[in-house]
Amino acid sequence: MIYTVTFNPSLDYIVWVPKLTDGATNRSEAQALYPGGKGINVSIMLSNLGYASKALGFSAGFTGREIERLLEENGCDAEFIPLHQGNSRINIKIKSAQETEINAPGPHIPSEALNELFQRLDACGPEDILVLAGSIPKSLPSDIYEQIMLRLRGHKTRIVVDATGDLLKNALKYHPFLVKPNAAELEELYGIRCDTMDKIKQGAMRVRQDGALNVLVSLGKDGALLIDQHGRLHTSPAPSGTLVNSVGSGDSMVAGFLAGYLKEQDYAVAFRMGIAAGSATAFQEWLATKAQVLKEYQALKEYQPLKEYQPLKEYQPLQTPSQTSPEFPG
Ligand SMILES: Nc1ncnc2c1ncn2[C@@H]1O[C@H](COP(=O)(O)OP(=O)(O)O)[C@@H](O)[C@H]1O
Ligand SMILES: O=P(O)(O)OC[C@H]1O[C@](O)(COP(=O)(O)O)[C@@H](O)[C@@H]1O
Repeated sequence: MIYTVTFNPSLDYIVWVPKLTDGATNRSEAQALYPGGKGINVSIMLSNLGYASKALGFSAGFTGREIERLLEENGCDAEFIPLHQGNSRINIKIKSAQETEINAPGPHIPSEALNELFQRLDACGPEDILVLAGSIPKSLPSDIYEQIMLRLRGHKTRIVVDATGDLLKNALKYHPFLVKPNAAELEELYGIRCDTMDKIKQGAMRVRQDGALNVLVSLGKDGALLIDQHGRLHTSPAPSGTLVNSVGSGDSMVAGFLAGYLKEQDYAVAFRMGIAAGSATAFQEWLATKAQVLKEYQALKEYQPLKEYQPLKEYQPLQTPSQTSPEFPG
């Protein structure tokens, strides 16, 4: 089973404001409300791609109830631990000339609720995959993902960590199966500049040296870079298309990577499925369907790697997408 954990589920309130003016009354031309939070999005996208998962997390107040209702409506198997104070957060996403996000801190999680989660996770075994994704409420320590990984040491569960700063840094020594920082998160992790492909590669190598097995760096419309478990470098531009809403693209990428890996046990396929899922979501109002993801997966075969995306000498040379893209069976 694949388990996802979202410490901080959200209702994502997306507003389209053609011309956003600071300090003025702006009026939106459209709005939408979706369940959100990184683990939740991974679970929904996995389900879209035909993989069952259980979404674990915490839910509080009327917003928490609405998140659970929306998950049920979307066929997502969720088991949330109720919090008896506060409300699950509402994150605001403003779509204008640029995308602006305001993510709230989330309600306090008391130690009894936390222990309940820990006990559920104790059942994870070698066949399971656990995705720890997203931010945590301020009241939790920044080693909470590390605590879970330490507790599960010996269970041989493959653990994916999609987080930022200390939350990610502290988890690396427990050898997560996959981490997926974007370039800004890589910069934050080591206090380095990641403004060239070479620096991004160096940063990704450092994450691998610090313990992660697979390091997937997402680069928005510029595509992604993967250093896989065998030390091979994969790079690819993203398929081109019209950006509609990139919220959830990173989470879709994690789900696509896992789906591709589970299907073929091949990191080239996993990488390509990750990009396809991320981009397919960026081109929709919300998370993409399987048909939309497979369309981008096929389209990626038409692309050649960008010139600047060449592998480092010590890694196996990158093949062109057409050589490295076995069919992803639909
Ligand atoms: N504007 C875009 N055009 C095409 N693909 C995109 C776009 N934005 C995101 N993607 C796809 O989604 C993936 C994850 O997006 P990214 O923005 O890097 O993640 P995150 O939301 O975690 O920062 C990218 O690697 C790319 O494949
Ligand atoms: O937990 P965080 O870091 O505040 O992020 C939560 C937000 O990220 C999302 O999960 C989307 O993440 P990505 O765009 O990186 O895929 C939203 O649904 C949610 O509002």
